[in-house]
Amino acid sequence: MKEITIYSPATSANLGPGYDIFGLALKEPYDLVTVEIIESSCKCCEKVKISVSGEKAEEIPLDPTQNTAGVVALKMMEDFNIQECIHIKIQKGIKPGSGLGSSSASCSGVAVAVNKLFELNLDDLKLIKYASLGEAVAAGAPHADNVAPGIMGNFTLTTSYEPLEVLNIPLDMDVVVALPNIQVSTKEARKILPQEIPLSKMVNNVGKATGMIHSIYNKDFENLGKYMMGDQVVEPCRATLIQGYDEAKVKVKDFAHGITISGSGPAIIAIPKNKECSSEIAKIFKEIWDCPIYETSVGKGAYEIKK
Ligand SMILES: Nc1ncnc2c1ncn2[C@@H]1O[C@H](COP(=O)(O)OP(=O)(O)O)[C@@H](O)[C@H]1O
Ligand SMILES: N[C@@H](CCOP(=O)(O)O)C(=O)O
Repeated sequence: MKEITIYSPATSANLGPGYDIFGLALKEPYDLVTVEIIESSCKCCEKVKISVSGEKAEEIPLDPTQNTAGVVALKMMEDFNIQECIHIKIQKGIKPGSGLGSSSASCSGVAVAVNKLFELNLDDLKLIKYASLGEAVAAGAPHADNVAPGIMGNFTLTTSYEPLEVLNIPLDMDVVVALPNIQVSTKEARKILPQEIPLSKMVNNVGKATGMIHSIYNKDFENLGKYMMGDQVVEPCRATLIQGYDEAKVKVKDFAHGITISGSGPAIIAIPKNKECSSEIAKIFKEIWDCPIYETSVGKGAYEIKK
């Protein structure tokens, strides 16, 4: 039967003051999402069968209504009255609960796969809309700041949710990412955030976020890193969940333009001043957390690969 395999990148959301708005696609790590059209012996069979391998596969639900990929596939198949049954095979290269959009990579990968397999011709914005529905299962809210870069690639700004509007900015930038062996669920990391903030903090965060956009267009990574570290709302809350983060911020100062929490954490992302500094940052992260480290860069959105 017909099948398609999608390379679905890790993504780093928020980037400091851009909570639920900014997101970056990364070249690595990544998931592979294969969707195959299968024969269904009887009508009562599940429309969507899921299998998962790789990083912490045993923690990923196989019930399509509880798996972020399954939720997206079921909605697309319902909306387009797709009668066939499918088998979604997810090879996890992105550790679940890491802060690198693992749940999101499944959403983006399956949205792109179903779109191509059934020739739906949906544009990126519609794919992001479908993919964000899967995030509601993992995070309790359909935030689009992982699936947007997951589908579009580069740097994305989700400027509006109702209606959904996403802007994409090409960005050629190296990053260093650490994956401390600490459990932080997005759902829990959202619950600890303040529901209301003083006007002064809004003024600060809007100022820093807009300063980041100005810096990207001017390829001014020094100021990009400075503004990225200026968040006064989310990062200070979540810093308390990641032991060693404050130490890392101090120790990378001479080698990084900036450092912040990736997504809801515990992943940490830093912008190196140059290639040599990248390996210095990696060494510092290794000393603090003794965990997987990625010296990578901003990458493309999900795309089909020929297996
Ligand atoms: N296809 C999937 N891939 C990864 N996680 C999934 C998937 N489906 C459901 N989940 C659940 O989502 C949670 C991970 O999502 P989250 O806490 O947002 O972290 P992250 O997306 O950064 O990995 C885990 O509890 C996992 O069981
Ligand atoms: N804006 C979201 C981003 C979550 O990213 P993840 O990689 O941790 O899933 C949030 O901060 O809750």
